[in-house]
Amino acid sequence: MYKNYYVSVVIAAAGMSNRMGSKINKQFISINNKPILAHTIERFEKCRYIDEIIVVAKEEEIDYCKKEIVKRYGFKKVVNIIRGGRERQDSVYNGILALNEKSNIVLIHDGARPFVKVENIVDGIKGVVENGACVVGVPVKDTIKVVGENKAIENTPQRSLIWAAQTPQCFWHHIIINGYQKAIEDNFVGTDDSSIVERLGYEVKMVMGSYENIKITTPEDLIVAESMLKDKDIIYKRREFVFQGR
Ligand SMILES: Nc1ccn([C@@H]2O[C@H](COP(=O)(O)OP(=O)(O)OP(=O)(O)O)[C@@H](O)[C@H]2O)c(=O)n1
Ligand SMILES: C[C@](O)(CO)[C@H](O)COP(=O)(O)O
Repeated sequence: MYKNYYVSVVIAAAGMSNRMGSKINKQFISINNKPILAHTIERFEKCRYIDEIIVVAKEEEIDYCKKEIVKRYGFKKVVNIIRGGRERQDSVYNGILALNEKSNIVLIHDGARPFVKVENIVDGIKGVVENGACVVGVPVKDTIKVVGENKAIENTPQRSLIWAAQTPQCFWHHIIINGYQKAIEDNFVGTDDSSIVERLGYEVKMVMGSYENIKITTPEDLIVAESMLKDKDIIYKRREFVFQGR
């Protein structure tokens, strides 16, 4: 269906893991006996529309990634492992610069999100073809507060309008290149890729993702991750009872 497009994925895995507080990069921690980054890459390898995967890693971890992740698990679509930068945004940009010249759809994904579903990846590609840019995400379940100085609540946005942005975040190649180049010119730093193109006036659509697609950030996320893998069948069997939307 999307075979006429060349679809690239940039997997950002060059962060510091400060909130995890682990001695090793959190992406190399094993869940169910496999490193988080290997789980993540596997999801994209399985998607038949993905043509290439660029992994972005810390310079000193590139060799480890090559041997212990890509070679060990036999990933065929990982064509390059690129050095990351100070901020997530710098790492992603390095990855984008290394894409194949044929690339026309670019998916950007966190190495620390190992539970992305292949159907969400396909929906992301579809979102680009139909709209040019999209973000996979979910409606928030909690009420969100905007908090100012002295922890005073300033306002309570209407919950039905608030979604949590996940990854992949997906774009036509020229849109994301334009966004990143303009961000550098303007010294703009965003916490996700979408904000980098939203500010240029591009419409970015939200695409329904999955509550399982967590970002492994703090130690308790590892417990959730382990139990999701262990009890996968139970979760899937119970899916018909799970409240997915609002
Ligand atoms: N300079 C950076 C910072 C982050 N990331 C990646 O972006 C993803 C999302 O970032 P986050 O979960 O915040 O990871 P860290 O930056 O490592 O976490 P922390 O802020 O706790 O240090 C992660 O897969 C991370 O490795 C990256 O490639 N390069
Ligand atoms: C891109 C992202 O995962 C969307 O939720 C998130 O913004 C990454 O942010 P972090 O500050 O690097 O955790």
